[in-house]
Amino acid sequence: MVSAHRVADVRAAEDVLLRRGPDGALMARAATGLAVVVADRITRARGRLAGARVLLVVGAGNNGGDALFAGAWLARRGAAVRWLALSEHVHTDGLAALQAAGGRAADPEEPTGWAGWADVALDAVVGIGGRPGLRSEAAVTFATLAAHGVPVIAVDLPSGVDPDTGETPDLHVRAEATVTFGTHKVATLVDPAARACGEVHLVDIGLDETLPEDAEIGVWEAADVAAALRVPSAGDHKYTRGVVGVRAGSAQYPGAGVLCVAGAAVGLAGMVRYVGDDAVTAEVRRRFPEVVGAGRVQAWAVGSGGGDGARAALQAALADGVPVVVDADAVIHARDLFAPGHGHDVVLTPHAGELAVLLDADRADVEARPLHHARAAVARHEVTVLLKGARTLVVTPQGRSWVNTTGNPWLGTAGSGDVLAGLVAALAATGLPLPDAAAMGAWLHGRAAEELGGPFTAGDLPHAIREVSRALMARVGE
Ligand SMILES: NC(=O)C1=CN([C@@H]2O[C@H](COP(=O)(O)OP(=O)(O)OC[C@H]3O[C@@H](n4cnc5c(N)ncnc54)[C@H](OP(=O)(O)O)[C@@H]3O)[C@@H](O)[C@H]2O)[C@@H](O)CC1
Ligand SMILES: Nc1ncnc2c1ncn2[C@@H]1O[C@H](COP(=O)(O)OP(=O)(O)O)[C@@H](O)[C@H]1O
Ligand SMILES: [K+]
Repeated sequence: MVSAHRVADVRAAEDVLLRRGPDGALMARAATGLAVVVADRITRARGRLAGARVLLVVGAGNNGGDALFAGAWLARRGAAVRWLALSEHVHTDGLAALQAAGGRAADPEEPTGWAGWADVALDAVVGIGGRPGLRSEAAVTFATLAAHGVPVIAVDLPSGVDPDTGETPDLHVRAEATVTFGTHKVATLVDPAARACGEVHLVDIGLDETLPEDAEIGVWEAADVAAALRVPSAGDHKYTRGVVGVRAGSAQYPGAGVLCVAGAAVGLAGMVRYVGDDAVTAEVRRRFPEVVGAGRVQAWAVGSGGGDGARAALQAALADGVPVVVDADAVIHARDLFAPGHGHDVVLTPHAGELAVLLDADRADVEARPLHHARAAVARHEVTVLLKGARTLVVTPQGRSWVNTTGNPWLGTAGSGDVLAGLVAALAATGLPLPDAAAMGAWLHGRAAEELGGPFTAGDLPHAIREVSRALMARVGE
């Protein structure tokens, strides 16, 4: 599992290493890692590093120091390097190294000598020591670079984003790539800051052994999903493999019921039951002859396209006392059905608009502060929340948070959330803890979209999910 840590934890872990190692060793590792990534990107873009024009936009702290040392490394290998200081003082040893390697100062008053000159710019204004937002000088500098079409590589973080929340409250740098040190920060994984990072490269500076095990946020990887997926053994039969129930779709939205069943029926659980509108039932049976009617289940998916019947469907599902995936039209009923102490095992699967309605918030505010709002809903309703988006979040009442990094924008297609709800319920029916089922479902759903590439519709996802699951299970068997 990949993880992100809070700034305070990164600082504490760095302090242990700083006390142990020789002066400057940690920064040397960071700077070398940065330089290698920058050199690699330049070489891929223009064939060779020698002669490439690199601008360093440098602030007062160690973030600037990283860039100055990296600039020295690049200059020694033939790049032309200039620095633009946004502060009266910059890292002394870093500046000396760059000057010794032939780097030159850019004149802030002459943009032709930097914005009109550079092939690439490094944003080293602030890293984890910065306050969110950009001062006006930095904002003007990056606007000028953007106007000249100069791509930006952020050092540790795009300056201006909030490292610990992933929020981008004010002006901030938008990078094509970000080279982050030691561990991910929340901002390199969680939107909207993750979008400002571009492609993220993690450079190992030896922090792993000194970072706390409790990460602020985790990322499931293929190996984690593969290890957790339940593979039936010789003694299993359809009931021990788990039965998943679907109460979704309505006369108004019949397709949502079919798609939710399709997500549940990818083959991970032993059996699928559908309970709902007669016409939807007939369509479900026509498409999935193996689906049966009411009876005992180990998990429910409820609410996708449920319309006015979503509340009754949710109450009926809750009465069974099994894990329940609460989607779409059922989400709003968390308001009165899930007061603290309710005792149900539930995951809500809203998109930003649905969570906004539940929390009486603006959709734009949920999109600007997704982690904050997901945590608020978890605290208010004592449920797991899977907040859908480009970077889907899963937050649990036990205090764990995960962000999903699989998927592509083609997933933003009608009905794709319905497939996800059915899939998560199917995974829970196989006996996985509901939060794990939610995180794994998001991972498989996103990975399936990557396999499909796009364009595709929601109905294409279940087959791809089955193929992705099959490939993962084969990997475990190897
Ligand atoms: N610790 C280590 O061993 C290692 C650390 N490493 C690196 O160090 C980085 C952390 O360095 P750091 O602590 O020096 O802080 P940093 O991010 O450079 O910013 C602080 C300066 O910025 C300024 N400033 C603040 N807000 C601002 C704003 N909104 N807009 C503009 N300016 C603003 C503020 O200046 P002042 O307010 O005093 O004018 C202050 O001086 C870390 O991200 C990583 O890159 C690596 O080398 C690995 C080893
Ligand atoms: N830009 C994007 N990148 C990756 N995934 C996305 C993006 N936009 C939407 N998704 C995913 O697509 C799905 C959409 O679900 P939802 O909004 O509930 O659609 P519907 O209600 O039509 O089923 C979610 O899983 C979400 O995470
Ligand atoms: K930076």
